[in-house]
Order: sequence, then structure tokens, then C-alpha cells
Amino acid sequence: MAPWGYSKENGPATWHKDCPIANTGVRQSPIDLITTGQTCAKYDSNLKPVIVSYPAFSEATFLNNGHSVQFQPSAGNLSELSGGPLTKKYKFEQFHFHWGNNDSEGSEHRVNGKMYPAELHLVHWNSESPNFSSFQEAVGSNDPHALCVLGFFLKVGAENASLKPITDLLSKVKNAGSSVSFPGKFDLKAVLPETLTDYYTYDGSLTTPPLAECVKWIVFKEPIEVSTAQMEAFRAVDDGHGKPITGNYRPPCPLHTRTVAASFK
Ligand SMILES: C[C@H](CNC(=O)c1ccc(S(N)(=O)=O)cc1)Cn1ccc2ccccc21
Ligand SMILES: [Zn+2]
Repeated sequence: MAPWGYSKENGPATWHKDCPIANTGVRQSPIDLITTGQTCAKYDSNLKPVIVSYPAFSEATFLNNGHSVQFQPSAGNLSELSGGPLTKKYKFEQFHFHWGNNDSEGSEHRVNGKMYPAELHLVHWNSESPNFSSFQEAVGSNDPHALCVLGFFLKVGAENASLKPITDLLSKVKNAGSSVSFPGKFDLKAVLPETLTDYYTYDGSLTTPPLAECVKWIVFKEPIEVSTAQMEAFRAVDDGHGKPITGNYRPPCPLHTRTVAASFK
């Protein structure tokens, strides 16, 4: 598998070579979330608030894998997700980010064509399926909802004290392939908005190879604020070819016959 990335030579337009589903898939992610007109998100009054139970992580690894920075707690973590459009309980696997090299680009999902400077993805897998019992198995399972990813837009504003422990660590994983064990506890719950009631949800895929079409996406309307300095810290992380990662986002994919549901009017 030619190492995929986000440059001209190995970026999203080339991924179909090793990963045909990039062009043939009918439920690819990300998408542009349209809120008015024909193919717009449809309000669904049955959609309940998303419920997360994120006890502070005590042991975790923070890694620069060359295409993002990823926070992965040790296997014993008990963090869970349920509610919203989900019928099962999901286990937390990792979170990571996508960002751009200026404030007008960087998010993977868009709202009426608007990009945010970054997007946070909280990755979970269905822990109640009889067909798999680990994240790795879930990804390879072909189950349409094996995974659930919560997407949060980041916008520039006040410094985010809850994310500071993460953004302060970015300089320690500047080199691709580097990782550090996260010092102390991290409270992910504190990063998220109080209420997880207003979101878009649709069936999609991983946004990076293998682009598996196994993700129930939940993208929240309310962005999370971070400071300019915190955004700049992401832009100093290297991609393994001596260059900073300055745009690890995939462009929006066709909706095909999918519909997007909104939990709010
Ligand atoms: C996918 C996995 C590596 N990728 C991810 O875990 C992943 C998670 C979330 C997103 S996003 N941006 O959509 O939230 C993207 C990628 C490796 N891996 C594990 C099992 C497995 C089987 C075949 C190929 C690769 C495999
Ligand atoms: Zn992601």
C-alpha cells in the first residue's frame, strides 16, 4: 500500500489506486452538510441526545502517525457512548484531529460549504455486536454501523483550557512516528459542549484509507473554541517528510441516495 497522505503525490485524489472504494463507494465521508434546499438535512424528532460516559483517562498514548495526532487510552478504558441515533453501546477507541494551514480550511465535514479550521473525531466501536470484539475486528467486519465517530468543529476564539493539555503536548510529538505517554489524567468530557443535543447524523465511512463504509457519523452543530496559538500548535506537527501537516482533510464526497438527519430544527 503506497503510503497515502495529503500531498499532491499521495493525497485524496490518488487514494482510489490502492483503495477503489474511494471512487466507487456510495457512502463515503466526509460530506457537505446542507441545511436548506432539496438534499438538505431533515429534522427527525425521534433523535435523542447523545450520551457519553468518559471517566478521566489515566493512561494513554499521544501519537503523531504522520497524518494526524491521536490520543489513545490503554485497553482497559471504560469510556462508552450511547443514545442519539444509536441502538447499541459503543466503546471509545481514540480521538484525533484534522486541520488546515489557515483558519478558512481544515475541517472534513462542511456546513453549507463552510469549512472550520479544524475537526475533532472521537472514534468508537460497537461493543455489543456478536460479530466482533475489538476495534480492529469491527473495522474489518463490513457491519454498516461497526463504528460511531463523533465529529466536533473547532473554531478560533478563546483558549480552550480543557484542550490545553493536548495542544501543549503537540511540540513533544513534532516528528512523525513519535509518541509520548500522556502525563497524568485527561478529562475528555470537559472538552465537549455541555449538551450533546444538536447534531447531524448519517451513514458514512472512515475518511482515510481503507475508507471502510462502517461508520455511523454524528457531527455536532456547536463548534468548540480554541485559541489561535492552539491552532498554530497543530500546524507545527510534521508529516514525516520534513514538512508540517498543513491540511489533513479529505474533500467532501457525493451523498448518493443517502439522507442526513438533524436532531434540531
Ligand atoms: C483502519 C485502521 C486505521 N484507521 C483508523 O482507525 C481510522 C479511524 C477513524 C478515522 S475518521 N477520520 O474517519 O474518524 C479514520 C481512520 C487500521 N485498521 C484496523 C483494522 C484494519 C483492517 C483493514 C485495514 C486497516 C485496518
Ligand atoms: Zn478523523
